[in-house]
Amino acid sequence: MSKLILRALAGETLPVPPIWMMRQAGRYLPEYRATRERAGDFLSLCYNPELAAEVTLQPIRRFGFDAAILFADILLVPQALGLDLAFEAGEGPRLSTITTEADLQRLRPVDAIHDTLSPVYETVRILSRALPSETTLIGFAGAPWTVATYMIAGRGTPDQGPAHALKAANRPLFEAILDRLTLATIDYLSAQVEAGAEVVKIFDSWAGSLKGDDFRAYALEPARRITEALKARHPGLPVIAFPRGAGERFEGTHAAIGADCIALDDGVAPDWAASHVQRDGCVQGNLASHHLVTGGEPLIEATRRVVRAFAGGPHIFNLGHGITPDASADNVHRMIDTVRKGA
Ligand SMILES: Cc1c2[nH]c(c1CCC(=O)O)Cc1[nH]c(c(CCC(=O)O)c1C)Cc1[nH]c(c(CCC(=O)O)c1C)Cc1[nH]c(c(C)c1CCC(=O)O)C2
Repeated sequence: MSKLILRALAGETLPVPPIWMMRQAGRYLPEYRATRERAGDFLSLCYNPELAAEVTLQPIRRFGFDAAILFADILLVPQALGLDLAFEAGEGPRLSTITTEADLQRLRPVDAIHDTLSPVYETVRILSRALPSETTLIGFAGAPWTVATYMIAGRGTPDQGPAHALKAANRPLFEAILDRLTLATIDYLSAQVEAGAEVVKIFDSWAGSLKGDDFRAYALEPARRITEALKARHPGLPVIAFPRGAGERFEGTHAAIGADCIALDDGVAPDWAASHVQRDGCVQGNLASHHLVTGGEPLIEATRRVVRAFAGGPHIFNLGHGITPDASADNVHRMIDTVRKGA
């Protein structure tokens, strides 16, 4: 096994950490903006296998990252389950909402999701042929809690208030929504693996807003179920989990989820995470993305701090969250050079 990402995921400590970036295909790249223009809009791009594969490959050509992440979105799953989805320019996602038993009854059955999602599997097939032999292909899905927060509110929310309110008002309905999403996510990720994804990542962007036992029940437990089912169907499949915002609760998440790698956001200090999280296995992260906007010596220093902190164990260098549209490609080159030329 020679792909560096797969070696790190298998627990190997490498002299230089492999590297990729969340949202590496995105609006900070002029070639991404041009291809999105050709596709028409963001969702048309997600469902156009040739163009989605093209934007996935763009950051690989430009920067030579060690991994490519499938270009798609976590909100395609609610759409495949029957909700309406649109992305308004500058306003983020808008969905029809699910807040009642009747709304739940109207969702399509889990095995119908592939009707909508089959173009995504075609994107994966194109990529697994087109990628350089040293580049790992990562598939992904949103975690049930994070996806549910958008389905219940109909949009992104600063505090996930509507989802917390439904959980308090009608816990059986809330749990039934998470359950449906858990089953859909297993089938969706499994189809990505069958099409050629070598690793899968579960994005739980809003895990941090779950408090007390809710964190275990609605962040850790669904991720554990998804991981267990995928590994039963695809023995040896590496899984990356990203319970963003977990803070001190990152400790113990490898075991609680059964994941091969825990992705860290920049809310935890690298030195703390090395002794409390990397102790249990591979970690990914966690440079603050604002450094790619501001650059300069602080970017170099912060990059070195991450590399040094995690040098004693398995590590995949990444950001703590996605790169932002105002970031500069020159700063991305500086970050990569700092990681690869040794810190
Ligand atoms: C919460 C969430 C979403 N999508 C995603 C998450 C979890 C990770 C995170 O917390 O950022 C995950 C995601 N979204 C996208 C990817 C593709 C792979 C990658 O390059 O990382 C991945 C892995 C493309 C995208 N998804 C989106 C874009 C920007 C759309 C555009 O081109 O205009 C991209 C490249 C749009 C999106 N998609 C979503 C929102 C809230 C938005 C609007 C905000 C924004 O505009 O950045 C939902």
